Amino acid sequence: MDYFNYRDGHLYAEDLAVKELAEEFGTPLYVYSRATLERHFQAYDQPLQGHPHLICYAVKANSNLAVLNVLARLGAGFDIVSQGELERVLAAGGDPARVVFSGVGKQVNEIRRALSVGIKCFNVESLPELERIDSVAESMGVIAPISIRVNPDVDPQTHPYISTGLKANKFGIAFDEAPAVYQRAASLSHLKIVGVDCHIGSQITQLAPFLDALERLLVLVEQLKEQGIQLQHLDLGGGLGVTYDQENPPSPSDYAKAVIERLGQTDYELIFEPGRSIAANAGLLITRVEYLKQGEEKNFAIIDAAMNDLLRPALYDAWQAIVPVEPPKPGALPARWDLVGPVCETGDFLGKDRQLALLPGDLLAVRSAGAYGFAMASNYNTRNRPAEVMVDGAHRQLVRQRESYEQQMAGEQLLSR
Ligand SMILES: Cc1ncc(COP(=O)(O)O)c(C=O)c1O
Ligand SMILES: N[C@@H](CCCC[NH3+])C(=O)O
Repeated sequence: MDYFNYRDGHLYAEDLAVKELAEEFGTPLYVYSRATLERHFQAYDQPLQGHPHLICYAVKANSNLAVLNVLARLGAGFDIVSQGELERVLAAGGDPARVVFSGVGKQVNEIRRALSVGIKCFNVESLPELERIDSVAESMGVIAPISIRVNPDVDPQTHPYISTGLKANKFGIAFDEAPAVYQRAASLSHLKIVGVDCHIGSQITQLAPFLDALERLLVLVEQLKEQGIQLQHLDLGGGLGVTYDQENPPSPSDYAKAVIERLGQTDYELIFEPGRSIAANAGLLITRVEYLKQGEEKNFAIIDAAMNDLLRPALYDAWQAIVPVEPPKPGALPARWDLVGPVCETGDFLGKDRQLALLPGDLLAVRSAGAYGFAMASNYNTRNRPAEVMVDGAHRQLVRQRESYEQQMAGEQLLSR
């Protein structure tokens, strides 16, 4: 459920006409809805009231400071994978004590920074990382809270590029090796074991893989208890899918309730790391048609947004709805259009074979663009990354200026000799 709706054929973001936002801020433009972000966060948070829990929003999905700030104000925690994400969380007013640090390649300086601000825990993905965290903590004279990310080897039935919990994936520690890694952790002097973690993939549209992973974690938790290792939290990762097209994923509430039902009354703090299910449908990418090229085999609408602005279609062949911002103008050409950007790559498309009535100058909105949209944008073809706007009822705020060419070149130098 989001707050992007039509009124008399005009697309609105909450109470503001998208056309006016495009005119005010230019295109391409990312537009986010605060009410939608809040609703999605609450959909996880509410059913868990009365149960110890923390919703750690996965910053990688959308790391705009305003987005992080909306969630921080709701009491969110954050799942980070780099120091850059940590700095953003801190700048956005996030509480470091609610930060979990995932990722397979944590560097010494990142570990040091995370320890110095006092994060909740490291989700450790390998034995050498465990040892590195222990030695950095020792050098600082502190104790590092850790959780082991185990790889439960369940098939999330999603795109192969975004499944992470299979034996063949680089993430986490193999389920069968986990007890030995916990024993090693228990033997290291500057670590404190606080939990167990898994994350099996992204855009998962069924409950079964999550519940299978939970069963695996519970087996491990029992095994550890017998060995005298008592955990405080269970982190089930992120990965809940959203509706881009015909998918019908369980809602965050249904997911949270199913987990509570399986666990019954327990003292374990439950952690979730949702990214996409919070941010995707809270964002639009607005773009304008530059040129129309009708050919014998294909009709191309050349738009001002490209794969550098929204990579998902080019990278995963992902489908996202592309809808008109206004009713068709007189003389608009109805056809099946390939919506392609200005970037010099055949893979530069945002949508193919879309039935639309278009004229040059028309505005279009790519839906479900709030997650892995701007966050994956680049300067390829030396294009400036888009501006971002947050809508809140009838109020709008530019939350990131369109990049300038000067900003892109800042820090580069001509040869001095
Ligand atoms: C460790 C971890 N947690 C959370 C997420 C967020 O996933 P999603 O956006 O699918 O909820 C990811 C990305 O897949 C991840 O790698
Ligand atoms: N970037 C991916 C998801 C990757 C999830 C991160 N582990 C997407 O757009 O679908």
